[in-house]
Amino acid sequence: MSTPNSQRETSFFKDDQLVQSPVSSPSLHESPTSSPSLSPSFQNLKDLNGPRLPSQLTQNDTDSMQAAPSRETNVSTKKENTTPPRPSTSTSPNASSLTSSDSSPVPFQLNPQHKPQRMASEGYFAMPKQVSSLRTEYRPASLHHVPSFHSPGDSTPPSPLMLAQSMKRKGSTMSIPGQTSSVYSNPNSEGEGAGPEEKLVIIMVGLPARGKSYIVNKLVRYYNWLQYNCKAFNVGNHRRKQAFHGHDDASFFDPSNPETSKIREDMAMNTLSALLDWFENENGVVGIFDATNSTASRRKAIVEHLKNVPYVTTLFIESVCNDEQLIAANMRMKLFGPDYKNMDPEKSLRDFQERVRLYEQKYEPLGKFEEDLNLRYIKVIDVGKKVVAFNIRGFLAGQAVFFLLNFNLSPRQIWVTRHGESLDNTMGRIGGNASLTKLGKQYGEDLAMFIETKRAEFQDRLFFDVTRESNLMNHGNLSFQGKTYNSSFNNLYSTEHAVSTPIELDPEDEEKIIKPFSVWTSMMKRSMETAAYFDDEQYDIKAMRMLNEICSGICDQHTYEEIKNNYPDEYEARALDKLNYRYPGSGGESYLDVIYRLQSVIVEIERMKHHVLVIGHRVITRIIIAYFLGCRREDIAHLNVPLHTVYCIEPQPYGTNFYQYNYDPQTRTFTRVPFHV
Ligand SMILES: Nc1ncnc2c1ncn2[C@@H]1O[C@H](COP(=O)(O)OP(=O)(O)OP(=O)(O)O)[C@@H](O)[C@H]1O
Ligand SMILES: O=P(O)(O)OC[C@H]1O[C@](O)(CO)[C@@H](O)[C@@H]1O
Repeated sequence: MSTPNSQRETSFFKDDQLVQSPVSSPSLHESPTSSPSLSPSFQNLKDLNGPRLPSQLTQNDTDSMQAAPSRETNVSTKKENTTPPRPSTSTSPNASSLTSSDSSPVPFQLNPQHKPQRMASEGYFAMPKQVSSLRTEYRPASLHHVPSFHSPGDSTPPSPLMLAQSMKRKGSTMSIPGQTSSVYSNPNSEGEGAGPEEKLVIIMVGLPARGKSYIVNKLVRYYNWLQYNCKAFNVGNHRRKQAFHGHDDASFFDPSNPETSKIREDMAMNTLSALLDWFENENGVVGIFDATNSTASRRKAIVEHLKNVPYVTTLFIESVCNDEQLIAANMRMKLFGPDYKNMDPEKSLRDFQERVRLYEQKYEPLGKFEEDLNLRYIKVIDVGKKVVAFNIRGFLAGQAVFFLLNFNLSPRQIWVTRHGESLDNTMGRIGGNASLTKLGKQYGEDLAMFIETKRAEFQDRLFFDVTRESNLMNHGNLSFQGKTYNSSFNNLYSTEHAVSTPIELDPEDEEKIIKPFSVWTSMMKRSMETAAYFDDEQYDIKAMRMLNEICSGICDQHTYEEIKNNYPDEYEARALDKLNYRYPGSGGESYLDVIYRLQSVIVEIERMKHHVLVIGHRVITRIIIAYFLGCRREDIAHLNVPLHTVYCIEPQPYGTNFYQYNYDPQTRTFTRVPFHV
């Protein structure tokens, strides 16, 4: 193993060259423990001893909290007679705990004397009932969170007139990550006097099998991770629920059939209405209308349907694919989808090809119609090899462009782990910049060997995936990069001594198999020391400040017990809303602050086509895994991510595979365990 590398903060991004993504054919080797298409519920992962959230409080607790004023304004609410929820205790060995040592779960208790104080320095925001007076920056997710601009202590709600007047007075500012001032900043504002936070309707456009739903699923995950309430409304799902004879074959999509065309138009508009209802009833912020929307007349009807809806802006996203090989691969994927499940594959493929042909007859790409109406749109061509953006305005629409410039389909592995055990971990102290213990160093050394092994295994899988279609179907052994493979593909083995035929691959195929491997650490000793055992000839090792652990401000280097005793208000305030709670003191952060600090890391991981290992911290690991899991907001800060555990994330054409490996310091081995999806 190499000697520890000298680490220095490096510039994070290389020049972003948009390159065509290689064709990805699903790798059907190692079966994941998770359903690749479903974001896991991860109830098992939840921090069972963690802070009790409002949603976890018992009726009795909630009743006692009802004692607070009926409508939370922005003044501190003395929790009169609040009987704190009973500490949750758990004997489950897997239950994570609030101690940082992760060795012995400590039941979490709210301090009964706590009376959270409103912090003068923070903005005043209407808050959900239980967290009304937390020290926090709260970013309303929808119109329903309105600012209250009257003096502290005034518990009467603002009148509509007051509200309207106060809004006129307030200039609109971009709702940018980590913003701490404006409540109703309008993410799509284009100047003074904009209304309250606007909503964005994203309308997908594209022929079947162009990746629309794939893009939609990634955008939904990305916006929700950024804490913008986002949901997809797929017309195909709506249709399948109403399929008259269980299945709609290609004729249903014939544009020359007036009856089925009417049915399809009605279904599309009904789905769009469901999206608007969601805006209204569930505080939606970004609604994605997922359909082919393949004609200007359809898109005109959509614009008409939306034009009288207040505060709604639109963004069309078209996925165009000229790569015949990718289209053919996509069509093959469709045979596993809901339209053709358990049906004859050959017949299904022909039917789907006929459906595409019927759509192609009338297909009108985004262009003059939308530009004449000044409608915002993005064209994604060949998975981002080329992107055309027209009249993009507003923060939320800009986020879509930023994301769509940076995703790809290339099979690779994303590894995430915390640093090895540090001296502070052994003492239960948070934050700090301690070095590793002997055990922590051992973990780092063994981690390097484990990743090396998994890297080689994945390369073997890629070799078979990439060469499966080529001339390798002859019988005999093959040698590639010094390894010999059994070309029968029925099992994955390589032997140094078998007689083999050297195989030469073209550079494009070779690039798909031999992938670089990045190792990213924070600038904290415990993280960089864990990476010290990776060979910097074989791994691109980078240290970056944005991966630093959450800053706990005045609580830095404290144990949770000391925080509970020295800062009981803070302790309870954080327990009630770890996501939004920001530690007081210089540099103090909330989970939300760290989410926005990690935004560019997430987008870079999405952009990369090669492997990466992030050696982070507890909060960093939670937030990265939460992104790929598509976690619910209230769960992000409670994922159970103990020390000496490695997570592997493999993006798939439909969904994501997750693997988990636990380290055994006695045997110095890593064992794959169920990811608890
Ligand atoms: N930008 C893209 N261009 C082409 N193919 C893509 C793109 N993004 C993802 N894909 C691939 O397209 C395949 C099919 O994607 P998806 O099901 O989302 O198509 P679709 O356009 O929604 O089809 P349909 O309209 O029939 O629902 C996915 O398996 C994915 O690997
Ligand atoms: O958000 P939680 O559950 O307090 O965990 C974050 C803490 O975990 C640690 O990384 C390990 O103790 C601390 O440095 C950090 O403050």
